[in-house]
Amino acid sequence: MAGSAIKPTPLLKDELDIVIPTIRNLDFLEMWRPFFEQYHLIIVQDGDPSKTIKVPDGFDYELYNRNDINRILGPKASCISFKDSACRCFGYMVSKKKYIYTIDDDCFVAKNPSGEQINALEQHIKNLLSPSTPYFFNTLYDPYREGADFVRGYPFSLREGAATAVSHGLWLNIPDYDAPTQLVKPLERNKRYVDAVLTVPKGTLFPMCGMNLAFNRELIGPAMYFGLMGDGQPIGRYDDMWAGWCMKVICDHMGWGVKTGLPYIWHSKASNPFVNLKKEYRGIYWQEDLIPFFQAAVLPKECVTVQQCYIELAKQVKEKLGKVDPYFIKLADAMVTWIEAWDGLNSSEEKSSKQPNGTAK
Ligand SMILES: O=c1ccn([C@@H]2O[C@H](COP(=O)(O)OP(=O)(O)O[C@H]3O[C@@H](CO)[C@H](O)[C@H]3O)[C@@H](O)[C@H]2O)c(=O)[nH]1
Ligand SMILES: [Mn+2]
Repeated sequence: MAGSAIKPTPLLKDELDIVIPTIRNLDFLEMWRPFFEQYHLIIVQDGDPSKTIKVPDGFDYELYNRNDINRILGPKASCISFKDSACRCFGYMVSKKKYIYTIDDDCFVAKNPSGEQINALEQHIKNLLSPSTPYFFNTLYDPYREGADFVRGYPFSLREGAATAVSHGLWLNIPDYDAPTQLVKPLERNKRYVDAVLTVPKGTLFPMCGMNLAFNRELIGPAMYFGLMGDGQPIGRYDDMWAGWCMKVICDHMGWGVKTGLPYIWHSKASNPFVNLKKEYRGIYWQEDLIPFFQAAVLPKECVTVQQCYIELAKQVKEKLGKVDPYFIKLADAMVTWIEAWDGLNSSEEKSSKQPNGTAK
């Protein structure tokens, strides 16, 4: 009798953590079970810490609520947002793995045009493990993909590519629109599946969405601070945008690549556009000053680590954006606190190969 088929070990099984910010039970994991069950989860429970979050059986996880964050970081916990999905960055900080995948709990497995279920995590891993092409655009998209290559005229000196720091996935069904767009197009659904992965060119910023995102934590982890949002803050739903702008300036400086495109997830829940408008509206006009700031940001060559780049960026934020609004002075200070907290938990002598035992903390 044929032996039972041996399941292949999932890619990066012991080198990747899945970080989920949540205020709800995690039933959505049932749909992801075939793709996620072999990976370790880091659940960041936002909101009321006395609430119990139900995690389906069979998953290996550690769960942190606000009491845990305060206990672990002490006063430095002030840099971790409360009552906003930005809290997820705490999961990046406590992880000990080389890679991170973060996903929202209203994101489900999507199907490709052939009707096959998409293993979004596997595609992100492929994106992260293959080089990027930030210096010269390949018109046949990802040249490292099966069945594609560099096109004629692509310099051979650039074909080795750059290390990939971030893989930014997309969404079918509810697209990540801002509130004004949601308000004018309440019924719009994204039905377009584009079978492509692109490198965001060097010197180009983009709006990074946090709901289906993977990154090389060892490369760019310290820059993936999801900015101060939610409770007590004048702005919301710009946490991932802030991280994306800081991250891209640093990746450009360090010579790393950022990809966007596949994989798709199925985003099921449209959050309330009126609530979103209240959270976003300051960001909608502030960003007209923020984008030129990041586009013009220059990091000195003496900045050779991500931490040094990030501290330098925080200094420039304080100097140049503090005049836009005092919030950016607070945010710049929080950026420094984030690095201090990150280094406190991840300094080399503390780095251990021991993995969490999967029980809730
Ligand atoms: O106070 C909160 C609210 C939510 N969460 C968790 O964060 C994610 C996203 O929440 P939700 O899906 O309700 O929000 P959206 O408006 O659809 O997504 C926006 O949030 C950005 C971050 O993902 C995304 O880029 C935007 O489109 C869920 O897991 C909630 O459980 C929270 O932790 N705290
Ligand atoms: Mn959502």
